[in-house]
Amino acid sequence: MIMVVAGRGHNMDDVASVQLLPPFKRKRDGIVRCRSNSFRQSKKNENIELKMLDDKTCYQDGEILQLGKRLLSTVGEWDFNMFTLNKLTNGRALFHTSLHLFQEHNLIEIFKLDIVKLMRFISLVEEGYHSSNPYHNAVHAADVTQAMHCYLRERKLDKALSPLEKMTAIVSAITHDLDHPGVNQAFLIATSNHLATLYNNCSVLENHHWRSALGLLHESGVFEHFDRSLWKTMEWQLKSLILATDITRQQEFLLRLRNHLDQNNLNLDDIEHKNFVLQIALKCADISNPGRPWELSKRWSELVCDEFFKQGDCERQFNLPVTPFCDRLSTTVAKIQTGFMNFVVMPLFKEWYRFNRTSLSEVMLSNIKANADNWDRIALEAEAQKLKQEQEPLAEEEEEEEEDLDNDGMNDMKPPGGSHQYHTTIVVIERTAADCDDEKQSTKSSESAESIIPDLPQTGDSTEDDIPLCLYRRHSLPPPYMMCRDTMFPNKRESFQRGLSRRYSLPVGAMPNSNSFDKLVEKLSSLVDSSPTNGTHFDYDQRPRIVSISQSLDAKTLSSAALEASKLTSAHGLDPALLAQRPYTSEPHIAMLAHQYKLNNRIGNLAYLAKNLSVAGIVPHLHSRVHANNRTESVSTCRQSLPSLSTLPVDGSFFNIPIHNERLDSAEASGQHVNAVCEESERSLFGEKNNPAIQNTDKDLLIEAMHCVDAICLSGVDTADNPDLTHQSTTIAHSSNHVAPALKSPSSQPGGMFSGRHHATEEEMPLLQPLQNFNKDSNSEPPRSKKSHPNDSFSH
Ligand SMILES: Nc1ncnc2c1ncn2[C@@H]1O[C@@H]2COP(=O)(O)O[C@H]2[C@H]1O
Ligand SMILES: [Zn+2]
Repeated sequence: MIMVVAGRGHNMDDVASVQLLPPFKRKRDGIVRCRSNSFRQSKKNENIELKMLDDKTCYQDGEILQLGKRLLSTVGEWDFNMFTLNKLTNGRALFHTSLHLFQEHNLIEIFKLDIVKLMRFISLVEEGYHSSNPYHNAVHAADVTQAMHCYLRERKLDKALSPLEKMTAIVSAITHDLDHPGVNQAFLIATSNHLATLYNNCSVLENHHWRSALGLLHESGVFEHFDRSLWKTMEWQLKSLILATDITRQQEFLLRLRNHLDQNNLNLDDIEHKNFVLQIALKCADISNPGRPWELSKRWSELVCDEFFKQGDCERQFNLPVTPFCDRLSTTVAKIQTGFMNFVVMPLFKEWYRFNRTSLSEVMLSNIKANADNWDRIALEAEAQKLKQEQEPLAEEEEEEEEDLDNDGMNDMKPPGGSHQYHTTIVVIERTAADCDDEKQSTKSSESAESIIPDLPQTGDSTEDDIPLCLYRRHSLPPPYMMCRDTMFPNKRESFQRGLSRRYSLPVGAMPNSNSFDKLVEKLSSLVDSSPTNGTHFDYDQRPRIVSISQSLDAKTLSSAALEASKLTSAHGLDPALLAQRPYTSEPHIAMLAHQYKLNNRIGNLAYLAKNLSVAGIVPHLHSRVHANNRTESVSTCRQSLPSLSTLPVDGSFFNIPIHNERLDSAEASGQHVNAVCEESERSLFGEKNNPAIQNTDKDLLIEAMHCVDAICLSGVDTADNPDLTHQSTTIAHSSNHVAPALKSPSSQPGGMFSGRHHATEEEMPLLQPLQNFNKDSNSEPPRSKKSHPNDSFSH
């Protein structure tokens, strides 16, 4: 049963404001059970208990659906209330808005979209947003999408844009903040977050958003029937739109737009110009909340500041410099808003109005002005109030206080004051794309991990309560464990806890710098040899021996081995479709790993190893746990992602996977964290007496192998230029961990990625560094010196 409780003060006004209320009867207790229809979170026949706290009004069976439908029919209105829709759809505003807009723009028909795949895509996206973020959650994405829809309806754009461009605009709005961690780029850099490393401190979040979006597009297969050129166009546009939302590049876009308008040379027949206009449209949509009617705008302002302040709290706790506009002790919502509206939003919307003089543009401008004035007034009133309070204390007390402050230097802690702090901050962080390149060189060295080590418990014993809320993250931030162990501290092998306790998607820097590689290969080789499937379903004699894998092993062999692996798994009753959703178990993924093999033989060994582990059923199990950890926040959703476990063969040769729904149920009932259940499960898996493969294996080494595989994923390769593997390999690379790096495909290589040894591009090098380190102790490749030419390390 899902309880929808309307927040105090936000319930009836939402609904009434859009005049959706039919004359519903009120019940005395204010509670009615109603069966929801299509506006339902998940399970069939789920009851929704809708309780309107404030005025005891409630809705009857089916009425919610009607309300939602009626509200959605006004989705083109600028005063559309996304909060209300979110309530009426039981938290699924993004899903319903997106689906509705696909229909409204006739995109399903035009592009022959499979509705189930489309729904899956949208659901995955929705799930990819963190509901724990006050602002950067799925409702914000829905709001931005609705704003984008309003812009697309404008005559000028409607006429000029093709259906593909409209669809891309909608998809980019839906996904533009996917997997946002609720903190900004500066925070990620300051805390040495793995994403910052991955993207060289440059448009870190936006890169992550678009790579994640791409991953989900592949995972859902919604556009898999597109021909190559259609797909390429879409991919290019999606990337350029999402990357444009980096707020630190505001000035760059604003100036370019102003230039075009001054010279009156925006040509909407030109594909590049159209793309630029769409970038601007998405940027406007992204910061359109100040242009909404006051009640809506105010709510967004409070939410975004709430998120800023949470980041500030976190910074304070970690003894990091507190970002001025995130410091609840020195600024206010009103000050932030006047700064943001006057110096960031207004200039952009003024140019937009020059570009598109319509009543909508006018309304937005006048709303921004009115809202900024409101915040100004609120700020002034607050100042006056503060002043009054300060004047009240007795003169003696004031003197004493002054003395104290002077003595202990507390004056330094006074807020920097002024109402333009946000503006100042924006100016400080403003930079152009060109600056990014410089940053790549400088930021990392200047902000060493040591310099920002916070006072965190070193033992790893910290309970979840000890960790600030904003550290609970999915792919975008390592979980608290990683934060403590690896992100906040120098990435030393010794600081990395080995064993069974945790395995997450690893930050690149946490890649094990193993000097026991050979031992690992040997051990795991014996594992494969002793696999219970040996000779039964998989012809191991035909495979290259792990210990003897060398340059002679063709990547194709790995690919075909993976194919056999998938046959094997289906022979064991595993649904290949399910398996394909997991990393390490599908042909394309192995192919991707095989590409790594091309880059580095040792990694190739591991790729093969990973495949074999997956055949042996180990990786799927481990991965499921990781998947559950990453993907879900509650036991019940975890359960949904685990049914594949119960389909694993239990014929004695495989493992008896001891995770069952009942266990999860009881965990839920006793308030146990899902991680604990999974961990326990894993422990019993490894302790499984009837499992000779496991018994023969050094558990630590096995875990280490898993870490390696994760790291391989993190250092994945965009195989976009390979005609055979285009979609699939990126699918797995992106969907598996949602942490796909910004690697360029080796397009300079004739014939694609399997045609000879690939020389890493300059862009790839920093990302491959950990892989190089990994092999430092092994014999084949020379260790990479920092100053050597990027290509040197891969040449013989
Ligand atoms: N009302 C607001 N007040 C202050 N900052 C905002 C407001 N709305 C949006 N922003 C900022 O503008 C950014 C636009 O991109 P994001 O959505 O990633 O993150 C957003 C916030 O950082
Ligand atoms: Zn946004």
